[in-house]
Order: sequence, then structure tokens, then C-alpha cells
Amino acid sequence: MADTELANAVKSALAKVEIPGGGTLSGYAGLSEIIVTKSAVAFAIAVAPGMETAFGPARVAAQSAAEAIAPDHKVMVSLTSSKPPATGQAAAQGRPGPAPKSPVPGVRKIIAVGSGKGGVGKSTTAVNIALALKAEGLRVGILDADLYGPSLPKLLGLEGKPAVREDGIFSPHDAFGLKAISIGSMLTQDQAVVWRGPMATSALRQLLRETDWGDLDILVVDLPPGTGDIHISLFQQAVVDGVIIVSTPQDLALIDAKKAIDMLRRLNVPLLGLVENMSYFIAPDTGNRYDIFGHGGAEAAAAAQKMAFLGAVPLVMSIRETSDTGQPVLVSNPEGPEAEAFRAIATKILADTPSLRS
Ligand SMILES: Nc1ncnc2c1ncn2[C@@H]1O[C@H](COP(=O)(O)OP(=O)(O)OP(=O)(O)O)[C@@H](O)[C@H]1O
Repeated sequence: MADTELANAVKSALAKVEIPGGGTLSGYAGLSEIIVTKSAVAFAIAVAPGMETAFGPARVAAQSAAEAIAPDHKVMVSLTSSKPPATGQAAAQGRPGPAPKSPVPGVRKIIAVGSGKGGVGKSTTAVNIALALKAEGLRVGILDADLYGPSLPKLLGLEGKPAVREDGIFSPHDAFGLKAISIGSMLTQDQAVVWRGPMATSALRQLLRETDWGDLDILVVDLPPGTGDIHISLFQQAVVDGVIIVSTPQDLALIDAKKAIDMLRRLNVPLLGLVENMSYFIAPDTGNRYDIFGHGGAEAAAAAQKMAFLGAVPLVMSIRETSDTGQPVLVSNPEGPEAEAFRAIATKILADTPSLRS
């Protein structure tokens, strides 16, 4: 079923869910848009403060109704009662405004790095952009939200578990001046990470909010590939100031990237732009450049999607070798062309969105 059909089918099923005061959920003004992604269906029910308990059974019934329609999706129904005064259309309809997103303690701005599919170099890009932003004089942290395949411990050479303070707050690792936290550091090697949806979203909440970030200008969040419950959970609970999408030049990867871009647009998350990774090959012996995959695919895709093209990163052995030994290129070879590519991307991000600096 297409996403819109599924959303409509869920909405129809909500016609059977009764709400306090009479009527059904499908016609209730406080029902949000029904968001459908490849793996999740999410919507919120906004109620007046004090009405949460009364709406509890309706939330449970809505969850079951949506699960019956979308058994292959994780269904997330949140009950929100927002305190701020309603404005605009919401006020006109007599319902509260959207639930406020709460700031992450110690974090001024959040940038997330995502990709349409796995293995395109999303985590490598996230780490090196974080280091390049740090080199610009910003205080930067990085959070590994790829709970199903955490790679920060390897990419940054994080050793041991993060310390936990007496009050239960994590002290992040310090990696080349970045504050870094990853669920991967808390698992034994080869331990399978089989998160069920609610566990994953609560783990993300803890990593994000129960880490002592100190005083950060920017927190870079390395998202899982694709679109799913972790993404929705992050965008629902915190203000994300922009997302970077990483893609390889192959068409297939770009098609997946387009799906991710589409989801972000529907969730109203600002897009900072597209990075083309493994874009061209630099021969290690001659330094010559070869556009082995054809060139300009991601740039054209970015233009077609009306989003910024942030830059291209070459396919180079040194990126694989150094990232696999916990020494990102920004650290191991800061003057090399690949480090220069990441620095140019960071510079463009800051130039395009100056509020990230202030
Ligand atoms: N530009 C590049 N040149 C050479 N190797 C690269 C480059 N970018 C990433 N790699 C290598 O590709 C592999 C996958 O990279 P990475 O883990 O960053 O991808 P990912 O998209 O985050 O993957 P996953 O979906 O598994 O999280 C790693 O071994 C990494 O070292």
C-alpha cells in the first residue's frame, strides 16, 4: 500500500475509536497528520491540559486500530497536552498547539546526518564533518543514533564504556576534542543489538538527554540509514536545526536518498543539503582523479530536489584505512585532499546557515 493510502486507511480506522465527550478520533480536531514511513506510522492526539487520563483509553484503542491496518509498521501514538497558548488554525479550532519540543541540556544546535540506505559512508561523513566544525572553533559533540549498527566506537577509537555519574548521567568520551556517545560502547563485542521499537526510542532519549554534554555549540547526530522510528522519535522530541543527507553517486542510492528527503520534508525538518560520498577516485600513486561512477549525479539530484549540494568526497583508501583504525582523516591527514573535502563541506554548511555559529 502506498504511504498516502496507508495513512488514509489508518485515519478511516480511527473512525471506530470513541473519544471523551462523544464523537470519534478521525473527526477530532486535535488529531495530527498521520505520518507514514517505510517502517513506522506515527501520529499525535493533542488534548487540553488535564484531559490526558480521560483520553488514555482512546490512545490505546487508536494504537490497536492502527496496528491492525499496518501490521508491518511500528505504530507510535503520542498523547500530547501542550501548555503554550494555541495560535493560528489550532486556536481557531479551539485545540491546543503542537506539543513543545524540549531543548537538550547543554546543546545549542543539532545537526543530523542521514542516508537513504546503509553503507554509503554516512557515519564517516558525520565524524569528519563534526571534526571539521570543531576545527572552525565550535564546541562539538557527536551522538551515535544508529542503534542497530553503531559505528562510532570504531570510527573514533572509543575505548571502554562511558562513565556514569552518581546521578545516572553519562559522561561522554572525549575523541579528538569531540564529546562522543554511542550505544556501541556499552555493548560487549559482537553482542547483537536487537532493539524493539520502544526500547530503541527510549535508548535514544537517554543517550540524548542523559549525557553530560557540557556546553556544546553543535551536536551532530549520526542517524540510522533509511527512515524509521528513531528518526521520528528524534524529530518529535527535539528541534533539529538541519539534516545532511549522504549519498553515493549510484542511482539506486539516490532513489533511496530521495525517499529520505521526502520524509524529512513531510516532517518539516530543515534540509542543509546533500553530500556525495565516494564521488570520484584519486589514484594514490599519481594523484589523478577518475570519475568512475560518472559525475554530477548527486548534484543534479540535489538541484532536482531544490536542496543545496554541499560537496563531494573522494573514494580513497586512506578514508577506509584510517576510519577503520579509529583515526578519521581530519586527524590522520588533515592536509590531504579528502580532509579538505570535508572541511569545504563544513564551511559551506556554516556559510549557508550562519545561525549555527551564533
Ligand atoms: N570516501 C570514502 N572512501 C573510502 N572508503 C570509505 C569512504 N567513505 C566511507 N568509506 C568506508 O565505507 C565503509 C562504510 O562507511 P560508514 O560506516 O561510514 O557507512 P554508513 O553509511 O554509516 O554505514 P552503516 O549503514 O553501516 O552505518 C567503511 O569501511 C568506511 O571506512
